[in-house]
Amino acid sequence: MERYKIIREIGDGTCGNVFMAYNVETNEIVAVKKMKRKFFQWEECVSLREVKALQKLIHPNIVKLKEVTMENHELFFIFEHMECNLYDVIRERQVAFSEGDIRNFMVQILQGLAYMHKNGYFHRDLKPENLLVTNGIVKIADFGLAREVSSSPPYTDYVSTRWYRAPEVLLQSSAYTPAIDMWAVGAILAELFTLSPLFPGESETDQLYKICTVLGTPDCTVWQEGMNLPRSSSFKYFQIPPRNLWELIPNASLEAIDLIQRLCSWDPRRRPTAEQALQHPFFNVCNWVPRPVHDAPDTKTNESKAHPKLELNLWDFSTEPDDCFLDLTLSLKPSFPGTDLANHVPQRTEEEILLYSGFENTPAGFWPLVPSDRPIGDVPAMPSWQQAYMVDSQSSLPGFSGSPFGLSLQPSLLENHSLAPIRQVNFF
Ligand SMILES: Nc1ncnc2c1ncn2[C@@H]1O[C@H](COP(=O)(O)OP(=O)(O)OP(=O)(O)O)[C@@H](O)[C@H]1O
Repeated sequence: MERYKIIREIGDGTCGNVFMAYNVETNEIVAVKKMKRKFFQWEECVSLREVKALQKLIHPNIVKLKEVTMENHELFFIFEHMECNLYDVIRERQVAFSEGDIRNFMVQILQGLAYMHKNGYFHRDLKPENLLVTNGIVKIADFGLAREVSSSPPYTDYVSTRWYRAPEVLLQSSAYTPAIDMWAVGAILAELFTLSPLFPGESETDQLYKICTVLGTPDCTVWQEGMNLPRSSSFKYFQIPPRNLWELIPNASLEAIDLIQRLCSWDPRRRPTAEQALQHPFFNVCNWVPRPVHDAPDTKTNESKAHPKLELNLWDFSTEPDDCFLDLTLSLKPSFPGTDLANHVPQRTEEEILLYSGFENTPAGFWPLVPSDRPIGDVPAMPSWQQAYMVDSQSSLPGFSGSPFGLSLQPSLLENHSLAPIRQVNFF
Protein backbone atom coordinates (compact mmCIF):
# COMPACT_ATOMS: atom_id res chain seq x y z
CA MET A 1 0.00 0.00 0.00
CA GLU A 2 3.03 2.30 0.18
CA ARG A 3 2.50 2.85 -3.52
CA TYR A 4 -0.64 4.83 -2.70
CA LYS A 5 -0.75 8.24 -1.03
CA ILE A 6 -4.10 9.11 0.47
CA ILE A 7 -5.38 12.53 -0.58
CA ARG A 8 -8.72 12.63 1.30
CA GLU A 9 -11.70 10.54 2.33
CA ILE A 10 -14.48 10.53 -0.26
CA GLY A 11 -16.98 8.03 1.03
CA ASP A 12 -18.03 6.21 4.15
CA GLY A 13 -20.20 3.21 3.39
CA THR A 14 -21.48 0.29 5.41
CA CYS A 15 -18.65 -2.00 4.35
CA GLY A 16 -15.79 0.37 3.79
CA ASN A 17 -14.24 3.83 3.82
CA VAL A 18 -13.30 5.17 0.43
CA PHE A 19 -10.33 7.48 -0.12
CA MET A 20 -9.04 9.41 -3.05
CA ALA A 21 -5.39 8.50 -3.48
CA TYR A 22 -2.64 8.60 -6.03
CA ASN A 23 -0.28 5.98 -7.17
CA VAL A 24 3.21 7.36 -6.64
CA GLU A 25 4.62 5.06 -9.30
CA THR A 26 2.20 5.98 -12.05
CA ASN A 27 0.83 9.32 -10.75
CA GLU A 28 -2.60 7.94 -11.40
CA ILE A 29 -5.49 9.09 -9.19
CA VAL A 30 -7.43 6.15 -7.77
CA ALA A 31 -10.13 5.38 -5.21
CA VAL A 32 -9.05 3.12 -2.37
CA LYS A 33 -11.81 1.32 -0.51
CA LYS A 34 -10.60 0.08 2.85
CA MET A 35 -12.92 -2.62 4.12
CA LYS A 36 -14.14 -2.17 7.68
CA ARG A 37 -13.97 -5.82 8.65
CA LYS A 38 -10.69 -7.62 9.20
CA PHE A 39 -9.55 -10.48 7.01
CA PHE A 40 -7.23 -13.27 8.04
CA GLN A 41 -6.86 -15.35 4.91
CA TRP A 42 -6.45 -14.44 1.30
CA GLU A 43 -9.11 -17.01 0.33
CA GLU A 44 -11.63 -15.06 2.38
CA CYS A 45 -10.85 -11.95 0.35
CA VAL A 46 -11.07 -13.46 -3.07
CA SER A 47 -14.32 -15.17 -2.25
CA LEU A 48 -15.99 -11.83 -1.45
CA ARG A 49 -18.92 -11.11 -3.75
CA GLU A 50 -17.55 -7.73 -4.68
CA VAL A 51 -14.24 -9.24 -5.78
CA LYS A 52 -15.79 -12.18 -7.57
CA ALA A 53 -18.27 -10.03 -9.45
CA LEU A 54 -15.91 -7.22 -10.39
CA GLN A 55 -13.22 -9.60 -11.61
CA LYS A 56 -15.65 -10.86 -14.19
CA LEU A 57 -17.54 -7.71 -15.08
CA ILE A 58 -15.51 -5.49 -17.37
CA HIS A 59 -17.69 -2.83 -18.97
CA PRO A 60 -17.46 0.95 -19.59
CA ASN A 61 -20.46 1.50 -17.28
CA ILE A 62 -19.16 -0.63 -14.43
CA VAL A 63 -16.51 0.79 -12.14
CA LYS A 64 -13.17 -0.87 -12.73
CA LEU A 65 -11.49 -2.79 -9.93
CA LYS A 66 -7.77 -2.42 -10.55
CA GLU A 67 -6.27 -4.28 -7.64
CA VAL A 68 -7.03 -6.03 -4.38
CA THR A 69 -4.43 -5.88 -1.60
CA MET A 70 -4.37 -7.25 1.93
CA GLU A 71 -2.06 -5.81 4.57
CA ASN A 72 -2.11 -6.41 8.31
CA HIS A 73 -5.49 -8.12 8.06
CA GLU A 74 -6.87 -5.10 6.27
CA LEU A 75 -8.30 -5.41 2.82
CA PHE A 76 -8.03 -2.64 0.21
CA PHE A 77 -9.75 -2.42 -3.14
CA ILE A 78 -8.15 -0.08 -5.66
CA PHE A 79 -10.72 1.30 -8.08
CA GLU A 80 -10.58 3.74 -10.93
CA HIS A 81 -11.45 7.12 -9.45
CA MET A 82 -14.75 8.81 -10.25
CA GLU A 83 -15.57 12.45 -9.50
CA CYS A 84 -18.80 12.00 -7.56
CA ASN A 85 -21.91 9.88 -7.25
CA LEU A 86 -25.36 10.49 -8.67
CA TYR A 87 -26.77 11.25 -5.23
CA ASP A 88 -24.41 14.25 -4.93
CA VAL A 89 -25.22 15.30 -8.48
CA ILE A 90 -28.98 15.25 -7.72
CA ARG A 91 -28.57 16.95 -4.34
CA GLU A 92 -26.51 19.80 -5.72
CA ARG A 93 -28.74 20.34 -8.70
CA GLN A 94 -30.74 23.58 -8.55
CA VAL A 95 -32.82 23.16 -11.68
CA ALA A 96 -34.34 20.09 -13.26
CA PHE A 97 -32.22 18.01 -15.60
CA SER A 98 -33.15 18.17 -19.23
CA GLU A 99 -34.68 15.02 -20.60
CA GLY A 100 -31.57 14.66 -22.77
CA ASP A 101 -29.37 14.60 -19.66
CA ILE A 102 -31.63 12.05 -18.02
CA ARG A 103 -31.64 9.91 -21.11
CA ASN A 104 -27.86 10.03 -21.16
CA PHE A 105 -27.64 8.85 -17.53
CA MET A 106 -30.24 6.16 -18.04
CA VAL A 107 -28.75 4.66 -21.20
CA GLN A 108 -25.47 4.15 -19.40
CA ILE A 109 -27.04 2.68 -16.28
CA LEU A 110 -29.11 0.30 -18.37
CA GLN A 111 -26.17 -0.71 -20.53
CA GLY A 112 -24.12 -1.54 -17.44
CA LEU A 113 -27.04 -3.46 -15.98
CA ALA A 114 -27.85 -5.30 -19.19
CA TYR A 115 -24.23 -6.47 -19.34
CA MET A 116 -24.26 -7.49 -15.70
CA HIS A 117 -27.52 -9.40 -15.95
CA LYS A 118 -26.42 -11.07 -19.16
CA ASN A 119 -23.29 -12.22 -17.37
CA GLY A 120 -25.27 -13.79 -14.61
CA TYR A 121 -25.16 -11.15 -11.88
CA PHE A 122 -27.70 -8.85 -10.33
CA HIS A 123 -26.70 -5.89 -8.20
CA ARG A 124 -29.37 -5.80 -5.46
CA ASP A 125 -28.40 -2.37 -4.12
CA LEU A 126 -28.84 0.08 -6.97
CA LYS A 127 -29.28 3.63 -5.69
CA PRO A 128 -27.93 7.04 -6.70
CA GLU A 129 -24.99 6.71 -4.22
CA ASN A 130 -23.85 3.59 -6.04
CA LEU A 131 -23.85 5.24 -9.45
CA LEU A 132 -20.57 7.05 -9.91
CA VAL A 133 -20.23 9.96 -12.29
CA THR A 134 -17.32 11.64 -14.08
CA ASN A 135 -17.94 14.16 -16.86
CA GLY A 136 -21.34 12.72 -17.70
CA ILE A 137 -20.05 9.12 -17.69
CA VAL A 138 -21.97 6.90 -15.27
CA LYS A 139 -20.58 3.70 -13.79
CA ILE A 140 -22.27 1.22 -11.50
CA ALA A 141 -20.35 0.66 -8.26
CA ASP A 142 -20.59 -1.20 -4.95
CA PHE A 143 -20.99 -4.84 -5.79
CA GLY A 144 -20.95 -5.82 -2.12
CA LEU A 145 -24.43 -7.29 -2.44
CA ALA A 146 -24.15 -8.53 -6.00
CA ARG A 147 -25.49 -12.05 -6.48
CA GLU A 148 -25.05 -14.59 -9.13
CA VAL A 149 -28.36 -15.19 -10.85
CA SER A 150 -27.55 -18.88 -10.84
CA SER A 151 -27.18 -18.96 -7.06
CA SER A 152 -30.15 -20.63 -5.51
CA PRO A 153 -32.80 -18.98 -3.44
CA PRO A 154 -33.77 -18.43 -0.70
CA TYR A 155 -32.07 -15.07 -0.60
CA THR A 156 -32.59 -13.98 2.94
CA ASP A 157 -29.84 -11.50 3.68
CA TYR A 158 -30.23 -7.73 3.70
CA VAL A 159 -30.96 -6.38 0.27
CA SER A 160 -30.93 -2.84 -1.06
CA THR A 161 -31.49 0.52 0.44
CA ARG A 162 -35.13 0.94 1.41
CA TRP A 163 -36.21 3.68 -0.97
CA TYR A 164 -35.13 1.67 -4.00
CA ARG A 165 -36.20 -1.71 -2.66
CA ALA A 166 -38.56 -3.68 -4.84
CA PRO A 167 -41.95 -4.71 -3.38
CA GLU A 168 -41.19 -8.43 -3.62
CA VAL A 169 -38.17 -7.86 -1.38
CA LEU A 170 -40.22 -5.75 1.04
CA LEU A 171 -42.82 -8.50 1.15
CA GLN A 172 -40.08 -11.00 1.91
CA SER A 173 -40.04 -13.06 -1.21
CA SER A 174 -37.13 -15.43 -0.96
CA ALA A 175 -36.80 -15.93 -4.69
CA TYR A 176 -36.43 -12.54 -6.25
CA THR A 177 -34.78 -11.98 -9.60
CA PRO A 178 -32.76 -9.33 -11.50
CA ALA A 179 -36.09 -7.50 -11.84
CA ILE A 180 -35.36 -6.00 -8.42
CA ASP A 181 -32.65 -3.94 -10.12
CA MET A 182 -35.19 -2.78 -12.71
CA TRP A 183 -37.50 -1.50 -9.97
CA ALA A 184 -34.61 0.55 -8.58
CA VAL A 185 -33.90 1.92 -12.06
CA GLY A 186 -37.53 3.08 -12.33
CA ALA A 187 -37.31 4.86 -8.97
CA ILE A 188 -34.01 6.47 -9.97
CA LEU A 189 -35.44 7.58 -13.32
CA ALA A 190 -38.34 9.32 -11.55
CA GLU A 191 -35.91 10.93 -9.10
CA LEU A 192 -33.82 12.32 -11.94
CA PHE A 193 -36.88 14.26 -13.08
CA THR A 194 -38.10 15.52 -9.71
CA LEU A 195 -34.78 15.60 -7.83
CA SER A 196 -36.46 13.88 -4.92
CA PRO A 197 -37.09 10.21 -4.20
CA LEU A 198 -40.28 8.67 -5.55
CA PHE A 199 -40.81 6.32 -2.60
CA PRO A 200 -39.13 7.85 0.47
CA GLY A 201 -40.31 5.32 3.07
CA GLU A 202 -39.31 5.82 6.68
CA SER A 203 -39.64 2.17 7.64
CA GLU A 204 -40.35 -1.05 5.76
CA THR A 205 -44.08 -0.70 6.33
CA ASP A 206 -44.00 2.95 5.39
CA GLN A 207 -42.05 1.99 2.28
CA LEU A 208 -44.89 -0.29 1.16
CA TYR A 209 -47.37 2.42 2.04
CA LYS A 210 -45.46 5.01 -0.01
CA ILE A 211 -45.43 2.67 -2.99
CA CYS A 212 -49.20 2.16 -2.62
CA THR A 213 -49.76 5.92 -2.55
CA VAL A 214 -48.17 6.15 -6.00
CA LEU A 215 -49.08 2.88 -7.71
CA GLY A 216 -52.26 2.11 -5.80
CA THR A 217 -52.72 -0.98 -3.67
CA PRO A 218 -52.16 -4.08 -5.80
CA ASP A 219 -54.68 -6.86 -6.18
CA CYS A 220 -54.52 -10.24 -7.82
CA THR A 221 -55.22 -8.78 -11.25
CA VAL A 222 -52.08 -6.70 -10.99
CA TRP A 223 -49.83 -9.11 -9.15
CA GLN A 224 -51.14 -12.56 -8.40
CA GLU A 225 -47.96 -13.95 -6.80
CA GLY A 226 -47.56 -10.90 -4.62
CA MET A 227 -50.79 -11.67 -2.81
CA ASN A 228 -49.24 -14.83 -1.35
CA LEU A 229 -45.97 -13.40 -0.11
CA PRO A 230 -45.30 -13.53 3.63
CA ARG A 231 -46.01 -9.87 4.35
CA SER A 232 -48.74 -9.29 1.77
CA SER A 233 -51.31 -8.99 4.54
CA SER A 234 -49.89 -5.47 5.05
CA PHE A 235 -51.90 -4.46 2.01
CA LYS A 236 -55.15 -4.81 3.84
CA TYR A 237 -54.15 -1.74 5.84
CA PHE A 238 -53.76 0.46 2.81
CA GLN A 239 -56.45 0.46 0.20
CA ILE A 240 -55.28 3.36 -1.92
CA PRO A 241 -56.11 4.23 -5.53
CA PRO A 242 -53.20 4.87 -7.91
CA ARG A 243 -51.97 8.41 -8.52
CA ASN A 244 -51.50 9.80 -11.95
CA LEU A 245 -47.73 9.82 -12.50
CA TRP A 246 -48.13 12.88 -14.72
CA GLU A 247 -49.13 14.85 -11.66
CA LEU A 248 -46.19 13.61 -9.63
CA ILE A 249 -43.60 14.05 -12.35
CA PRO A 250 -44.96 16.95 -14.40
CA ASN A 251 -41.70 17.60 -16.24
CA ALA A 252 -41.45 14.07 -17.64
CA SER A 253 -42.51 13.27 -21.18
CA LEU A 254 -45.13 10.67 -21.94
CA GLU A 255 -42.44 8.22 -22.92
CA ALA A 256 -40.57 8.75 -19.65
CA ILE A 257 -43.77 8.28 -17.64
CA ASP A 258 -44.50 5.12 -19.55
CA LEU A 259 -41.03 3.75 -18.86
CA ILE A 260 -41.21 4.60 -15.15
CA GLN A 261 -44.61 2.93 -14.94
CA ARG A 262 -43.32 -0.23 -16.58
CA LEU A 263 -40.13 -0.38 -14.51
CA CYS A 264 -42.05 0.22 -11.30
CA SER A 265 -44.58 -2.52 -11.94
CA TRP A 266 -45.73 -4.35 -8.83
CA ASP A 267 -45.28 -7.63 -10.61
CA PRO A 268 -41.57 -8.23 -11.30
CA ARG A 269 -42.46 -10.27 -14.36
CA ARG A 270 -44.05 -7.21 -15.96
CA ARG A 271 -40.93 -5.09 -15.61
CA PRO A 272 -38.84 -4.81 -18.74
CA THR A 273 -35.35 -6.25 -18.60
CA ALA A 274 -32.47 -3.81 -18.94
CA GLU A 275 -32.08 -4.82 -22.55
CA GLN A 276 -35.79 -4.32 -23.24
CA ALA A 277 -35.79 -0.98 -21.44
CA LEU A 278 -33.08 0.23 -23.82
CA GLN A 279 -35.52 -0.41 -26.67
CA HIS A 280 -38.18 1.80 -25.09
CA PRO A 281 -39.29 4.84 -27.10
CA PHE A 282 -37.91 7.07 -24.34
CA PHE A 283 -34.50 6.38 -25.87
CA ASN A 284 -35.62 6.54 -29.45
CA VAL A 285 -35.62 10.24 -30.11
CA CYS A 286 -33.73 12.66 -32.23
CA ASN A 287 -32.64 16.07 -31.13
CA TRP A 288 -35.25 18.54 -32.06
CA VAL A 289 -35.33 22.15 -31.02
CA PRO A 290 -38.91 23.35 -31.23
CA ARG A 291 -39.52 26.75 -32.69
CA PRO A 292 -41.94 28.68 -30.52
CA VAL A 293 -45.16 29.43 -32.30
CA HIS A 294 -44.95 33.15 -31.65
CA ASP A 295 -41.65 33.30 -33.54
CA ALA A 296 -43.21 31.96 -36.68
CA PRO A 297 -44.22 34.59 -39.17
CA ASP A 298 -47.85 35.33 -39.97
CA THR A 299 -49.35 32.97 -37.47
CA LYS A 300 -51.27 35.58 -35.57
CA THR A 301 -52.31 37.70 -38.49
CA ASN A 302 -55.82 37.75 -39.81
CA GLU A 303 -54.47 36.76 -43.16
CA SER A 304 -53.00 33.54 -41.91
CA LYS A 305 -56.04 32.78 -39.80
CA ALA A 306 -58.15 32.97 -42.89
CA HIS A 307 -56.10 30.35 -44.65
CA PRO A 308 -56.81 26.69 -44.32
CA LYS A 309 -54.54 24.70 -42.07
CA LEU A 310 -53.05 21.43 -43.03
CA GLU A 311 -54.03 19.02 -40.40
CA LEU A 312 -52.69 15.62 -39.62
CA ASN A 313 -55.31 13.47 -38.07
CA LEU A 314 -54.29 10.00 -37.11
CA TRP A 315 -57.84 9.04 -36.33
CA ASP A 316 -58.11 8.79 -40.08
CA PHE A 317 -55.93 5.73 -40.01
CA SER A 318 -56.96 2.26 -39.09
CA THR A 319 -56.18 1.17 -35.55
CA GLU A 320 -54.19 -1.82 -36.76
CA PRO A 321 -50.52 -0.97 -36.30
CA ASP A 322 -49.55 -2.52 -39.60
CA ASP A 323 -52.30 -0.73 -41.45
CA CYS A 324 -51.33 2.55 -39.94
CA PHE A 325 -47.66 2.50 -40.46
CA LEU A 326 -46.75 0.08 -43.15
CA ASP A 327 -44.74 2.25 -45.48
CA LEU A 328 -46.66 5.13 -44.11
CA THR A 329 -46.62 8.42 -45.81
CA LEU A 330 -48.54 10.83 -43.70
CA SER A 331 -51.60 12.05 -45.39
CA LEU A 332 -52.48 15.62 -44.82
CA LYS A 333 -55.82 17.12 -45.30
CA PRO A 334 -56.76 20.76 -45.24
CA SER A 335 -59.10 22.01 -42.61
CA PHE A 336 -60.34 25.42 -41.62
CA PRO A 337 -59.99 27.37 -38.44
CA GLY A 338 -62.97 26.80 -36.24
CA THR A 339 -63.48 23.27 -37.42
CA ASP A 340 -60.12 21.78 -36.77
CA LEU A 341 -59.00 19.30 -34.21
CA ALA A 342 -57.49 22.00 -32.03
CA ASN A 343 -60.97 22.96 -31.01
CA HIS A 344 -61.65 19.49 -29.75
CA VAL A 345 -58.67 19.44 -27.44
CA PRO A 346 -59.70 21.11 -24.23
CA GLN A 347 -57.54 23.36 -22.09
CA ARG A 348 -54.65 23.57 -24.47
CA THR A 349 -53.39 26.77 -25.89
CA GLU A 350 -52.75 27.07 -29.55
CA GLU A 351 -49.06 27.22 -28.80
CA GLU A 352 -49.17 23.93 -27.03
CA ILE A 353 -51.12 22.17 -29.69
CA LEU A 354 -49.81 23.33 -32.98
CA LEU A 355 -46.66 22.03 -34.50
CA TYR A 356 -44.99 23.88 -37.26
CA SER A 357 -43.65 22.56 -40.44
CA GLY A 358 -41.14 25.35 -40.74
CA PHE A 359 -38.16 23.09 -40.22
CA GLU A 360 -37.20 22.86 -43.80
CA ASN A 361 -34.17 20.69 -43.17
CA THR A 362 -35.74 18.43 -40.65
CA PRO A 363 -36.88 15.14 -42.10
CA ALA A 364 -39.30 14.50 -39.36
CA GLY A 365 -42.83 14.33 -38.08
CA PHE A 366 -43.86 15.00 -34.49
CA TRP A 367 -45.83 12.58 -32.42
CA PRO A 368 -47.03 12.56 -28.90
CA LEU A 369 -46.97 9.00 -27.66
CA VAL A 370 -49.23 7.37 -25.16
CA PRO A 371 -49.06 3.91 -23.68
CA SER A 372 -51.21 1.51 -25.64
CA ASP A 373 -53.08 0.40 -22.55
CA ARG A 374 -54.12 3.94 -21.63
CA PRO A 375 -57.40 5.25 -22.90
CA ILE A 376 -56.81 8.15 -25.26
CA GLY A 377 -59.07 10.39 -23.23
CA ASP A 378 -56.79 10.03 -20.19
CA VAL A 379 -53.83 11.54 -21.87
CA PRO A 380 -53.09 15.19 -22.37
CA ALA A 381 -52.95 15.83 -26.09
CA MET A 382 -49.73 17.79 -25.96
CA PRO A 383 -48.88 18.89 -22.45
CA SER A 384 -45.79 20.75 -23.51
CA TRP A 385 -43.39 21.23 -26.31
CA GLN A 386 -41.14 18.79 -24.58
CA GLN A 387 -43.64 16.08 -25.25
CA ALA A 388 -43.54 16.31 -28.97
CA TYR A 389 -42.03 13.08 -30.05
CA MET A 390 -40.03 13.10 -33.18
CA VAL A 391 -39.69 10.20 -35.52
CA ASP A 392 -37.26 10.56 -38.35
CA SER A 393 -36.82 8.57 -41.47
CA GLN A 394 -33.91 6.68 -39.90
CA SER A 395 -35.65 5.52 -36.80
CA SER A 396 -38.13 2.76 -36.61
CA LEU A 397 -41.48 3.46 -35.10
CA PRO A 398 -41.68 2.39 -31.50
CA GLY A 399 -43.95 -0.50 -30.91
CA PHE A 400 -43.84 -1.70 -34.46
CA SER A 401 -40.36 -3.03 -34.86
CA GLY A 402 -40.15 -5.93 -32.51
CA SER A 403 -39.90 -3.56 -29.56
CA PRO A 404 -41.69 -4.89 -26.50
CA PHE A 405 -43.38 -1.55 -26.05
CA GLY A 406 -46.69 -1.22 -27.81
CA LEU A 407 -47.37 2.46 -27.95
CA SER A 408 -50.25 3.96 -29.78
CA LEU A 409 -50.10 7.29 -31.45
CA GLN A 410 -52.16 10.09 -30.14
CA PRO A 411 -53.81 12.25 -32.75
CA SER A 412 -52.15 15.59 -33.02
CA LEU A 413 -52.06 18.56 -35.25
CA LEU A 414 -49.49 19.66 -37.66
CA GLU A 415 -50.11 23.15 -38.85
CA ASN A 416 -48.34 24.71 -41.74
CA HIS A 417 -47.93 28.35 -40.93
CA SER A 418 -46.60 29.22 -44.34
CA LEU A 419 -49.37 27.39 -46.14
CA ALA A 420 -46.90 25.60 -48.34
CA PRO A 421 -47.71 21.92 -48.45
CA ILE A 422 -46.12 20.13 -45.56
CA ARG A 423 -43.43 17.72 -46.58
CA GLN A 424 -44.56 14.18 -46.54
CA VAL A 425 -42.79 11.98 -44.08
CA ASN A 426 -41.73 8.41 -44.76
CA PHE A 427 -41.18 6.31 -41.72
CA PHE A 428 -39.65 3.25 -43.28
N1 LIG B 1 -14.33 4.45 -7.48
C1 LIG B 1 -14.81 5.46 -6.76
N2 LIG B 1 -14.53 6.73 -7.10
C2 LIG B 1 -15.02 7.76 -6.38
N3 LIG B 1 -15.83 7.61 -5.30
C3 LIG B 1 -16.14 6.37 -4.93
C4 LIG B 1 -15.65 5.23 -5.62
N4 LIG B 1 -16.14 4.12 -5.03
C5 LIG B 1 -16.91 4.56 -4.01
N5 LIG B 1 -16.90 5.89 -3.93
C6 LIG B 1 -17.63 6.75 -2.96
O1 LIG B 1 -17.69 6.08 -1.72
C7 LIG B 1 -19.06 5.84 -1.38
C8 LIG B 1 -19.16 4.49 -0.67
O2 LIG B 1 -18.64 3.48 -1.51
P1 LIG B 1 -19.28 2.04 -1.60
O3 LIG B 1 -20.73 2.17 -1.91
O4 LIG B 1 -18.47 1.18 -2.48
O5 LIG B 1 -19.09 1.58 -0.09
P2 LIG B 1 -20.01 0.61 0.77
O6 LIG B 1 -19.39 0.51 2.11
O7 LIG B 1 -20.17 -0.67 0.03
O8 LIG B 1 -21.35 1.45 0.79
P3 LIG B 1 -22.84 1.00 1.10
O9 LIG B 1 -23.15 1.63 2.42
O10 LIG B 1 -23.62 1.61 -0.04
O11 LIG B 1 -22.87 -0.50 1.11
C9 LIG B 1 -19.83 5.89 -2.70
O12 LIG B 1 -21.17 6.28 -2.52
C10 LIG B 1 -19.04 6.94 -3.45
O13 LIG B 1 -19.49 8.24 -3.10
